[in-house]
Amino acid sequence: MDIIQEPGKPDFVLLDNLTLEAFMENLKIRFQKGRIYTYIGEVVVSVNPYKAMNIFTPEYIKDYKGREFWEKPPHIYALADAAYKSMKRYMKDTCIVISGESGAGKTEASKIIMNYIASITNVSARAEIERVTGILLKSNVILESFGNAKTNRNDNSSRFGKYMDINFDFKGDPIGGHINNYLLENPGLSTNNLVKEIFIPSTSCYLVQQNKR
Ligand SMILES: Nc1ncnc2c1ncn2[C@@H]1O[C@H](COP(=O)(O)OP(=O)(O)OP(=O)(O)O)[C@@H](O)[C@H]1O
Repeated sequence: MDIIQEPGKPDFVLLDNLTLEAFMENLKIRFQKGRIYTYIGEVVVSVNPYKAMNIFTPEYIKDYKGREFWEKPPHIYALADAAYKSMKRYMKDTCIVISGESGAGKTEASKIIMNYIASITNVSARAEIERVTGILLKSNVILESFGNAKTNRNDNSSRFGKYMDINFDFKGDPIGGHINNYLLENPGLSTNNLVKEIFIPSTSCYLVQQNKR
């Protein structure tokens, strides 16, 4: 199985000696071989490659669809798939928390996850799925134009927190969504001046709170 040929340890729990040095060394060995993802159990540690990687193709999506974590080399698709599977299996709300310092790649990761979910859901409802995920992804452009700024660490840094909901029907197809923004960091504007909530019902999209200026 290809996971055996992985450089370094694909999961940090496999390190014999879990020191900070060993952790960083493993991350470096893997990154030098183009492996930007490493697990800690069911947590995915990701290193921003700052360049286009050939690991987000339809073939990769097909490869990870419906597979278990341990079957394939670490990838954010495996995490997205695990969350989706667990929602479908147990009919329970599932959430993915993405955290890291500025420029770590959180916003990109959320887009990669949404693209993956859009690609693996039911083909018969493709048009509706593309409509919902299209709105979720495209609304990023609006939010980024209001709430992003260039900083020393990131040319396109989100200066606000974002909570995104995707709603699924009983078959597991996305039928709506919701994006909440909070903690806008801008001394000149109050949060009322940002488009605060985008609500995507199953039929159309509307902005709940508009720019009041
Ligand atoms: N998987 C990736 N592949 C290639 N480039 C990436 C990837 N993830 C992030 N990047 C690059 O890093 C930049 C910063 O990423 P991103 O905006 O997602 O960081 P962030 O963690 O959301 O930062 P902030 O907290 O400042 O908003 C992106 O504009 C992109 O150029």
